[in-house]
Amino acid sequence: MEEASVSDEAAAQVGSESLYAIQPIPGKGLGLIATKDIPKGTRILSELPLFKVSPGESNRQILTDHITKALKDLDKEKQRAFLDLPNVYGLDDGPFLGITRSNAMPLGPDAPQAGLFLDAARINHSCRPNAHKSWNANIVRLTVHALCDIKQGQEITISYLEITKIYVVRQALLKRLLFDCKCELCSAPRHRRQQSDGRIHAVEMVEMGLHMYFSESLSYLPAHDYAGGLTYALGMFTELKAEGARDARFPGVYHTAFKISVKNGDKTRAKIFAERAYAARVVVEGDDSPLAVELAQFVEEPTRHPLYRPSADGKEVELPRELSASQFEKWLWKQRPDVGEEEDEDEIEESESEDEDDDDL
Ligand SMILES: C[S@@+](CC[C@H](N)C(=O)[O-])C[C@H]1O[C@@H](n2cnc3c(N)ncnc32)[C@H](O)[C@@H]1O
Repeated sequence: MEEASVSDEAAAQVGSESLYAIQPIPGKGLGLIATKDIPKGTRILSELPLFKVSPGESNRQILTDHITKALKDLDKEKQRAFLDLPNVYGLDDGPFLGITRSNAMPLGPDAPQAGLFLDAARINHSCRPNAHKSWNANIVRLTVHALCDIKQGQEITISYLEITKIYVVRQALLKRLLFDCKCELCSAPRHRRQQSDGRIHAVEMVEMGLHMYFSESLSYLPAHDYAGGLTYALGMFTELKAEGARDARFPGVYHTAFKISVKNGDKTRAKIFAERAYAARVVVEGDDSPLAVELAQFVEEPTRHPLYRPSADGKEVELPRELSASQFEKWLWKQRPDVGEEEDEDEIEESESEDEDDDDL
């Protein structure tokens, strides 16, 4: 197991942030409250781990010894702050292990290690959070970013779950963390929860379509064409918006659309999707996150992506000019123009040709 990493910087920074205060929240213990208006994209918190652990370590004694050693290296104030954290697992395995299991956060999706962060541990969960947490390996800190404008006095929330699921599944997953979720979405009237579940199902369906698009073994499926792939990505985008989501799935959708475009040799659309993916990623993780840094190079040169294949006809796609915003979106996602728009375009063409005829006269 890796040595406990306790740093003076971690010790110094905790509590020095001024965008939030740790306060009692009805029905949820303590939580983070915004002490001023926080604009979307703001880095609310950037915290070094007090120590790291390997949650997969099955030998509890090894884990306890590791935590004990890490705690001994901390000053009294930090030790007290650690001991003040909630312990939902009781004292069967001792307080150190119970507190760590209750509060440690994984260092990335499916990461073998987790970290104990004194301030981030106080952030409550919401199934529709207004902030996003991520482990930033470039700056070796956990960061929390505002997903929308947060007003002074509002609670700052993150999602403890890696994927968004329907109400009963979410409740079951959170029950494993030993609490009943009292977030805004889970406390909403039944009909509103059912509406939200319907949209979450719809997102799952389009996600499945996208998965099939990228799965070589399923390439016989009709979705395996350029416009079809972008239609799935747009569908996901539309469903997420309808669900009221504002989370890290948005940069994910743009990133997917980018990959579909490079795979089809369309550098023009790929560049636009890379720009959008980058901008959306910066909102949720900052411009120093590994994913943002990776995307920045594709904004510069989309062909650097390993999925890039030259287009079948070897031609470059031209960027259309003089389209309205909605016409541009349709072009971008390779959607057919609305019937009305086609008629309008026909009318324009007709009147243009009439004008030309007039000139001839
Ligand atoms: C990591 S701690 C969060 C901070 C905690 N409220 C405190 O007082 O330190 C997780 C615990 O907070 C509470 N909690 C977090 N989100 C909640 C939610 N959406 N509904 C109810 N309780 C919640 C639960 O007791 C959960 O076990």
